[in-house]
Parts: sequence; structure tokens; C-alpha cells
Amino acid sequence: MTHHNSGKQIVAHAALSYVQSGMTLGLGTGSTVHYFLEELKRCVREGLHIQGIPTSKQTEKLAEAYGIPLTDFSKVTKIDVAIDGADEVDPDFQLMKGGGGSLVREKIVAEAADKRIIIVDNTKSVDKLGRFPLPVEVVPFGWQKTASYLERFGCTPVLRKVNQQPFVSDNGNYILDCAFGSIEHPKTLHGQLKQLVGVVETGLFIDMTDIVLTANNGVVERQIK
Ligand SMILES: O=C[C@H](O)[C@H](O)[C@H](O)COP(=O)(O)O
Repeated sequence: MTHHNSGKQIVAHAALSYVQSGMTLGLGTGSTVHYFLEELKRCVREGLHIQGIPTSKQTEKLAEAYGIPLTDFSKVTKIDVAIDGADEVDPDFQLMKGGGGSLVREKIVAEAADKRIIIVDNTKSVDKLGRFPLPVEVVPFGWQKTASYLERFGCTPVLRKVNQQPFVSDNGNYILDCAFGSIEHPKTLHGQLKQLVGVVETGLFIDMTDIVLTANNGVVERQIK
């Protein structure tokens, strides 16, 4: 069997089955979501009425270019369905996100959504989270101190950089990539890190996923919590 579409494209297409006219959608961030936005663009042109809340400036720009209507939390109080990618998904549906630096807005949108759908190719499934360093968004002021507090939890925080300059999130913050190795208790770790002064949010998305769509050899696998 030959596959013309990548796993990311296939799950992006499959996510359309959760979209209905009249809905407010949470629009995630990343390359997998980019494919979903392409699907949405086509549907909107064909007459689908939806509005989206983007989780990043990157997604906002893409959606605008694609003619996907957007809204914000000053106009809507809830989101029907949020569609997003992930960097890692464990067997309990816990996620690691933030590879693209959009974790805070993604989490705010996921929290506000009635149904959360994660679209990933099969490279994202892990037995235990922590293969990638955990992204932690921190306030720039005193980030070195915040990094030292994070270090006490057994990681080496590295300030994310772009062109030798600190990466700045859409919220004006920095990201510390914290390599913990395999994370045994994601919920506990998230709770502990979140309490540190200077930490805005962690990339651990705990109990925030309802459906995971994974592509395996060109076939969509649907897991429901
Ligand atoms: O901040 C970035 C997000 O958490 C993305 O959802 C994540 O990095 C997955 O991106 P991609 O679909 O490009 O692998």
C-alpha cells in the first residue's frame, strides 16, 4: 500500500468529523494543526460556518490568510471543540506540549473547550512523558532565579533561544526547556513547578484531552477517554 498523505495530514482530515456549522473552535498551533487549517479553509469556502480562537499569533496569521473567521474571549464564553497537536502523548492521555512555544494560550483554550481533540502522528506516542525537555514558560524578570528553583526538581533548565537571542513567547515571556528524563508523575510535577514564583505555565497538559487521533500506517486510530 502506498500513502500519498503523511500521518499529520491524515489525522488533520479526520478531525473534521468533529466540526459542525455554528461551532466555535479552538485552533491549536504547529505543523499538524497547519494541515487542519488547510482542511478548514476548504470547508469554509464550501459554506461551513465556524469561528476560531487561535492559540498563537502564528495560527492567527494563517487563519486570516485562509479566510477562517476568528473571534476572541471578549465575544464568546466557551469553545465547542479545540483541536491541537502535541509533542508527546502518554497512555493516560497526558500530554507534553510547547515545542513551538505556544503552551500558555493552548492551555487556556483547552481549558475553555467542551471537547479537546489531539491530532498526532505515531512518532508522538510515548510510554512515559519526558523524551523531550519539558517547556516551562517563565517571566523574563529574574529568569535565572526561576531556573535555579526548577533545577531543584532534578532538571537542567536551558533558556530557549532563536538566533542567539532568547525566544520570546506571544505573551512576552521566556521558555526554559527542562530535561527531566522520564517523568514518573506528570501531575505531581506539574503541580510543584506551577507553584514556583516566576513560572507562568508548564507544558504538561494533565487531564485536558478527550480524544486522541493518531495515524498508524495511513490509518487513523481513535482513542476516546
Ligand atoms: O507549542 C507548540 C504546540 O504545543 C504544538 O502543538 C506541538 O509542538 C506539536 O507541533 P507539531 O504538530 O508541529 O508537531
